[in-house]
Amino acid sequence: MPEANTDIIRLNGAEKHFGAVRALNGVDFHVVSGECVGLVGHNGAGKSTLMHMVAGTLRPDGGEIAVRGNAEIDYSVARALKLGIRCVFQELSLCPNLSIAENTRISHPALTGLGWRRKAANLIAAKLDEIFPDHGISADDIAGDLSIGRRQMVEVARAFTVTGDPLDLVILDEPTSSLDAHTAGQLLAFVRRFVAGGGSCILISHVLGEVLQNADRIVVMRDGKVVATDAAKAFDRDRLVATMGGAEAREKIAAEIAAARPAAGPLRVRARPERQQDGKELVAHAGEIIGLAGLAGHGQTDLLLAIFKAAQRARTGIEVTAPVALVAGDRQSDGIFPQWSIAENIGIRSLARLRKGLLISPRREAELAEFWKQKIGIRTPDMTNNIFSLSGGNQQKALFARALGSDAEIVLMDDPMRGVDIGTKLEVYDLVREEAAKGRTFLWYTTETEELDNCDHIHVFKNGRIVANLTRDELTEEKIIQSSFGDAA
Ligand SMILES: Nc1ncnc2c1ncn2[C@@H]1O[C@H](COP(=O)(O)OP(=O)(O)OP(=O)(O)O)[C@@H](O)[C@H]1O
Repeated sequence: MPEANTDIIRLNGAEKHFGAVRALNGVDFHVVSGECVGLVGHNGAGKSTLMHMVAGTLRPDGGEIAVRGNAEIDYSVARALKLGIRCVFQELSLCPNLSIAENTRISHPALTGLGWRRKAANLIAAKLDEIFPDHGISADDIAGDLSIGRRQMVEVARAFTVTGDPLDLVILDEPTSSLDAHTAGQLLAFVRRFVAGGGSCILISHVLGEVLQNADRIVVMRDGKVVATDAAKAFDRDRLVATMGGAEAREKIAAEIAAARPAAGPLRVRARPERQQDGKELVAHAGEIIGLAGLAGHGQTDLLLAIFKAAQRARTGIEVTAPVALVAGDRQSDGIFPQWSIAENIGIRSLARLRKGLLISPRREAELAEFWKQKIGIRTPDMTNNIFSLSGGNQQKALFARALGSDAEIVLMDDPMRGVDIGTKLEVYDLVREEAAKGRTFLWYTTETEELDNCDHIHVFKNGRIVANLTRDELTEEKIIQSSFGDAA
C-alpha cells in the first residue's frame, strides 16, 4: 500500500456531456491513501459519472487525471486495475449463469492452470467470511439464484480480493442499498478496518448517517459540480442536506401520521408464507400500509412475488381482492424494459387508459410521463430518451411512477428506495401516505428501518416465516433485530 497522505488519484477540471446533459461541469476531486471519502448528492448530481472517470470506465471530455502524481493520458479500466483502483458499481455486474467462484475468476486472470476453480472458490469464500461472517453463501452457488442482497455482498467481497493486481482504492457506489442493517454494519466496519490499514475507499450513499459515521472527508455534488468538501466531523445531517440543495430535513411524527389516517377499509390481501405453520399471516385492508421487515432474504420478497402472482392466478394460502402493481427492488432483472423510453417504461401499467382505439396514444403517454416527471422530479431533458440515460435513482423513480400512475389498488414495494435520494424519499413517503389515505393498500418491504415509521403494522420475517407482528407504536430497531435473531421461528 502507498505511503500515508499521498494522492492516490486526482482529477482536475473533469468534464462530461451526454447530449444536452452536462453531467460533470469542471470537477476537481482527489483521494489520499488511508482515507474514506464520502460522496453525496441528489439523484443525477453526477456522482456515478465521476466514479466512472476514477475507475476508467468512461473518458472525460475535458480535464486531467493523475494517479500518484503521474499524469494519465490513456487512462482505462485495465490501467486503473493495474494501479490498484477498483469499483463496485450500483448496477451489479455478476454473470447470472456462472457460479460465484467462476465470477471471481473473471476478475482474476491470474487464477489459471489446474485447480483454478478451487483457488477462486477459496479466495472468495475467505473474503466473504472476513467481511460478512454469517453470509450463508457458497462459492458453488449460481449468481442468478442469489437474492439481490447476497449478490451485492459477493460483488463487494470480490472487489477486495487480491491476486496479481494491487489494491489501494475501492469505489463503493451505494454498497449497502440492498443490505439489511446488520449486514450493512458488517460491511462498514470492514471498510473502517481497510482504511485503518492504509487502504482508501470512496463511499457513495444516500443514507447520510452512514456517510457521516464512516467517512473521514465528505464531498458534496450538485448539478455536475463539487459544491463542498470538508472533514466529515465538520458536517451534520442538516448541513449535508442543505448543501445538497434538497428538501429541508424533516422529522416524521408518528402521531401526526396516525391522526391523518382514516380507519382501514375492506380486506385487500390475506397471505400466509408457504413455510408458515403457526397460523400467523399477513392481512392488509384498504388504506393500510403494511411493512415487511427482518434480515434481507428471509422470505419478504418471496411473499410479495407470491401475492403478485396470486392476483393473476389463484394460489392456496393467498387471497387478493383488487388489481396489484409491483415496484421491483432489483430493477435490472425485474423492473426495467431496457429497450424502451422513460415514458414507455412508466406507461406500461396504464395501457387501458393510454389507449385510443386499438393504439396507444403518444399524447396520453407523454402527458402521463410529464405528470410524473414533475411530481417526483425525474431528472431528464426528454422523457422519450432511453430509460438507461437516467441515473440509477431516477430509474427507480420511473418504476415508482409506473406503479403509482396505474389503477392498481394494491401496491407491492420490494425495497423500492434503492438509490433514491433523501429529498425524493421524503416526497415519496408523503405520496404513499396520501395514496393510502385515499384507500390504496401498500405492502412495503424495506431494508431501511426508518422507513417502517410510515407503516401501520410491521411483520418481521425469519427463515421464510412471519415471527412477529408489531404496530408502529411498538416499533424499534432493537425489537426488529431481536425478532430477526431470536428463536421465535
Ligand atoms: N449514459 C448516459 N446517457 C445520457 N445521460 C446520462 C448517461 N449517464 C448519466 N447521464 C446523465 O448524467 C447526469 C448525472 O448522472 P449520474 O448517474 O452521474 O448521477 P448520480 O449522482 O450518480 O445519481 P444517482 O444518485 O441517481 O445514482 C444525469 O442527469 C443522468 O441522466
